[in-house]
Amino acid sequence: MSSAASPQSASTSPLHASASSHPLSPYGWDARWEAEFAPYAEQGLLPGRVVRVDRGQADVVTAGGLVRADTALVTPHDPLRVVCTGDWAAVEPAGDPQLIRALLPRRTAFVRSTSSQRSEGQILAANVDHAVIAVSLAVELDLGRIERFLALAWESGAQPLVVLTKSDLVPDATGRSYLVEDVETTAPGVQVLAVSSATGEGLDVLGAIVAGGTSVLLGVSGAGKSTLANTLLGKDVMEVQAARDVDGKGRHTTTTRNLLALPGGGVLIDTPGLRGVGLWDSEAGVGQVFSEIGELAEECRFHDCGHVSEPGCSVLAAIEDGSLPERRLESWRKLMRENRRIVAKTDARLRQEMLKNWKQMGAEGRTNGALKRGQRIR
Ligand SMILES: Nc1nc2c(ncn2[C@@H]2O[C@H](COP(=O)(O)OP(=O)(O)OP(=O)(O)O)[C@@H](O)[C@H]2O)c(=O)[nH]1
Ligand SMILES: [Zn+2]
Repeated sequence: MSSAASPQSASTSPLHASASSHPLSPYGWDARWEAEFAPYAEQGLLPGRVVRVDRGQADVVTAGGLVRADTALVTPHDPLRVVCTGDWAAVEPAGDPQLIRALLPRRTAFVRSTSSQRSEGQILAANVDHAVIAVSLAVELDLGRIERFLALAWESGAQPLVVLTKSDLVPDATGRSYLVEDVETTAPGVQVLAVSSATGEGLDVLGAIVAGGTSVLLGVSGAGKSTLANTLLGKDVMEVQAARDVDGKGRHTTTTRNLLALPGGGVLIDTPGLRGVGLWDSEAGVGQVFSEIGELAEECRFHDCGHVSEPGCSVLAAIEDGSLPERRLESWRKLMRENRRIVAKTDARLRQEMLKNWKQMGAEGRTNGALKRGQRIR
């Protein structure tokens, strides 16, 4: 490893300069991670980002390349503390296998419920900045499904972005703009972008957004996630990644595509688990998706108004005067019901843990969302 790549030399130079020129910056390393890592750097540990985890070991990309590291020291019996793709780790500089000593606190995390009886959350990806929700324009829009993905995204702490794929299949520009508007109404505070891997429409904008951090692709099967991933990665890059012998020891000739640095900047996490993700305890997320209902509810005469037939109900009044589509209220009720069912099955301690960790992220997200909505209204 070159001396420029060692965390010691990185921590002695000015934060910004060193973080941006760090060999790990293509993997999302920044001044904040560097500051949080400083105590570990003092102990001679190496920073690295977890690419994949299997059977108690993790592939971690470090300044010196990919290392196979053991997670035993940082994996207690807690499903939310398990090392996962996207985590930043402090790795011992030597040993076979090298040991992960610590994980940096997660900024965001995607969690899904397991279908097991104990119904514990399972961490799918950590430190994701952008949740790209792929929705095909080739089939009829399912706004309820989009709302579900939005709730999941907000709950994780990541900023959602809706990408309407296969726009080439809706050649009529007016029709396309109506579809975009429909989704915008459903997704307050969220950018909506029509893209086509066939014509290239919108791909430069998408590329610029994902260049600023770590992204995941969400969406149902056939939404066009693989096609988008390939476009962002470039076919050549993927083949190069797979063939490159990153640690120079010939051990990892097959690199998984779980976490990849994009040629245009940014990182893409694409794991099988994330592809099938559902809704999990995302009451805060649901509230954010339906923020306009929450705002209306604050004006209801009764604090515990159920918006069914109560006098002085602003939600019902908004439906009456047409400013709130009835479909939105029904969709909100459905998601809240579904959410309550999941919550009832979920270990209370686990939820406490999640709340503690991500309340702050959620609060920031909501403020940002409110600001954006405010700007849109004016
Ligand atoms: N016309 C058109 N077809 C597209 C576009 N993007 C993807 N497709 C097609 O849509 C189909 C599904 O795309 P995928 O990228 O495999 O979808 P996916 O979301 O990855 O699906 P899963 O792998 O099942 O999760 C494929 O046949 C693609 O060729 C596009 O921009 N335009
Ligand atoms: Zn009401």
